[in-house]
Amino acid sequence: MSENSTIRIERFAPEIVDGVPTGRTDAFNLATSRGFHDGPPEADGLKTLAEIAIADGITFTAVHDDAAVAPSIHADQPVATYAAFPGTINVGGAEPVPVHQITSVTVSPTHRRRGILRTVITEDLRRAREAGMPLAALTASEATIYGRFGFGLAAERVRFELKVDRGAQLRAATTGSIVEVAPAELKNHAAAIFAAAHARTLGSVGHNHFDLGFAEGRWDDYESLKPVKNLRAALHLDAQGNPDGFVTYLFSGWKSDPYTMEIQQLCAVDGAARRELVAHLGAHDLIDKVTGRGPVDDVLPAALADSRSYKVTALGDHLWLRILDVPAALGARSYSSDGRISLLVRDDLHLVNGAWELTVSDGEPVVRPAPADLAVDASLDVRDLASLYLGATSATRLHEAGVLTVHSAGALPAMDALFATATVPYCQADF
Ligand SMILES: CC(=O)SCCNC(=O)CCNC(=O)[C@H](O)C(C)(C)COP(=O)(O)OP(=O)(O)OC[C@H]1O[C@@H](n2cnc3c(N)ncnc32)[C@H](O)[C@@H]1OP(=O)(O)O
Repeated sequence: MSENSTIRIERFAPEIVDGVPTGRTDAFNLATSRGFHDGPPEADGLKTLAEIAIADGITFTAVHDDAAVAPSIHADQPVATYAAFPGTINVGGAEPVPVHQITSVTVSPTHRRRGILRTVITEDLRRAREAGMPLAALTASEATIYGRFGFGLAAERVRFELKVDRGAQLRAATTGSIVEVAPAELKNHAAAIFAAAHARTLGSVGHNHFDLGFAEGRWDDYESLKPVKNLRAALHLDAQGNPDGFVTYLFSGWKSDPYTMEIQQLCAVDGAARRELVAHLGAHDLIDKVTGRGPVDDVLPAALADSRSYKVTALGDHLWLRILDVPAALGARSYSSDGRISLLVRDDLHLVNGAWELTVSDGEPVVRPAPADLAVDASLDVRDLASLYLGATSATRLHEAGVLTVHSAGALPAMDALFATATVPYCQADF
């Protein structure tokens, strides 16, 4: 960053003092809004943003250019923002594991492509690794940014639409019941339902405080942070009457065509809650379509009497993972078959590069640096190991893509068997 000699990096926790966010807290949030081309939140919105950030235990990194003078806004506003907060991710093991979540990454157009992001993220990932985080995670605005920093696509997500002009008939008998509730009632249920779904869903990142307020209709985006008009909510109760899913949704309006129920959030502990909540929206009179988001291997097409009424309208990358500690990460997931593989991992940031040996015996993984005299079976970049990690892709596919090199005859079948997962990873959370 030689041309950046006036650049100063400030790392701090957001603060509210005497009921008011501090100047640097507001300046960070205003710069982030600007970086994402949003309008500036009003004073109460800025306070809400600070409250959410504090509740999530976030750390802000604000980058300043000390050479900036008035009339430049950067005389007193950051030229770049970056934030990170701790959470957990379900990697298919007994318990979710810690994850370093990265968000709010912006660099002003006047300062882009000068290595500011590279400097900040390199330092942050090094710190996260030193703090013992096995993984870092983010959702990306563009697919071209984070691979160079070792992030690989670990879970995709779809947008779907469901034609419901004649309702949504399910093939299976109904297992539970639906209760329509005021969104504010979800204050009593959303956190527990998010947590239960998190514990059961491969690839799930735990909910944050934005998600909770979103469920309750207190806000729906980072720009307005105002209560959502006409938001509806329903709870799914299992056969014992316990809440195991919720949905919030909006009517598209009488001027729309076709009349649509747009799912804002849907969190279900299992497939029964998911299919029955969606079918409930489809059962509304006067409604022709339901739209929402879901996993790649959604239960809906198989659950519906008319599978063709379900249509994927978009498929996109969602969760990007960065392995910070190979033994901790590979040792945390479960394996459905035994085997052994040694992998040479390239890592341009030098956090985990080297040869690693994974041995799974009776389902128990042991991961260690490969002994010097052991021939490696395959080599790949750390970003591609992240894509293999939760089963988002296979070693064979990476090999066909030309990004995984095989050194031993049995490497591909061994890796495909070891890394296979029973479900396609899905991360509902946005962060
Ligand atoms: C987790 C999140 O918050 S995702 C949101 C990311 N932010 C946005 O999309 C907001 C708009 N964009 C931006 O603010 C900036 O362009 C950023 C943050 C994406 C990049 O910041 P910069 O400081 O310009 O990146 P930096 O100069 O460090 O670039 C590092 C490398 O990434 C490359 N790069 C940076 N941005 C992009 C991009 N959008 N597409 C492709 N390559 C990119 C650079 O060319 C450089 O490559 P090199 O190391 O091979 O030379």
